Amino acid sequence: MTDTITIDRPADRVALITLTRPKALNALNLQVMREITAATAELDRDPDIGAIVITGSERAFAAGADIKEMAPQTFSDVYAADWFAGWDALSRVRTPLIAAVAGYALGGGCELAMMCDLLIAADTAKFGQPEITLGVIPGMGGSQRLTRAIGKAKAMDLCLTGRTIDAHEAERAGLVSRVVPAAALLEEATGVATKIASMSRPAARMVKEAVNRAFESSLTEGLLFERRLFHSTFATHDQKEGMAAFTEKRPPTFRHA
Ligand SMILES: CC(C)(O)CC(=O)SCCNC(=O)CCNC(=O)[C@H](O)C(C)(C)COP(=O)(O)OP(=O)(O)OC[C@H]1O[C@@H](n2cnc3c(N)ncnc32)[C@H](O)[C@@H]1OP(=O)(O)O
Repeated sequence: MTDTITIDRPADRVALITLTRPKALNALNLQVMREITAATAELDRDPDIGAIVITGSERAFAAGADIKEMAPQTFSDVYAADWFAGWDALSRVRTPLIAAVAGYALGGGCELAMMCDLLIAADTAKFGQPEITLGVIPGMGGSQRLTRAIGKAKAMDLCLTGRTIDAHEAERAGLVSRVVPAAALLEEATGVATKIASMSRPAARMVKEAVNRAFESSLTEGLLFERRLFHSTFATHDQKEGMAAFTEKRPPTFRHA
């Protein structure tokens, strides 16, 4: 438990980080950033954790970066401190990250969800990049990750108008992987996390690396990267066990090594 988040273990090999600033709709101030990045880095080092879920409250995953904290800042302040660069630490987390989103995921909230590997939405979720209505633009990756996730037409629409889309439109656009009733959100997210965490840990991390590489490389380079990772799975116990278990018609017992 910290001031802005709680950390639980709702299932075997699964960690749950919950944002706990409900009165401010989980607005992301610098302290939240420090606590989430520190918590995820620590959980990433824990060999007993195979997936991490990040969630908010029923009303808001997060309604954006903290406007009250940002409002008085000058260019010199935000440039000198390289505001929001601290969130880059989340990209270095190798454990699969799942965003479980109910209610508002606006601005930095939408951007935080997009830093995760998988996005599961409650039917109450609302996504948007409303920065333009505040006279600014996205600053935690919205213009880049949203465009990669849903394409230029929709990303321009959301970033230029500041409009909000509901969970079903977000699913149709490819921003979220599944939509569930709000009451089932955490159960669904924990279930998905448990499934991922039951897989070979090195294989899950390699899948994450390989899929993410698709956004950073040409097709030829990406295919080579994937193939070399695939080759390296043959150095693991889990490849031997996974294939032996298939042949012997039994469930695998992965050692995560
Ligand atoms: C990281 C970047 C650079 O990309 C930028 C950003 O993230 S900029 C921020 C983008 N987000 C927004 O513009 C959304 C701001 N919030 C709202 O528009 C509304 O709060 C709402 C539509 C999400 C919900 O409206 P409503 O139900 O009427 O609740 P409120 O009374 O407005 O809010 C309750 C309470 O929360 C505070 N709040 C909400 N959002 C933020 C925020 N982003 N930063 C700081 N505080 C926020 C709001 O001020 C209220 O608190 P009190 O004033 O009552 O103390």
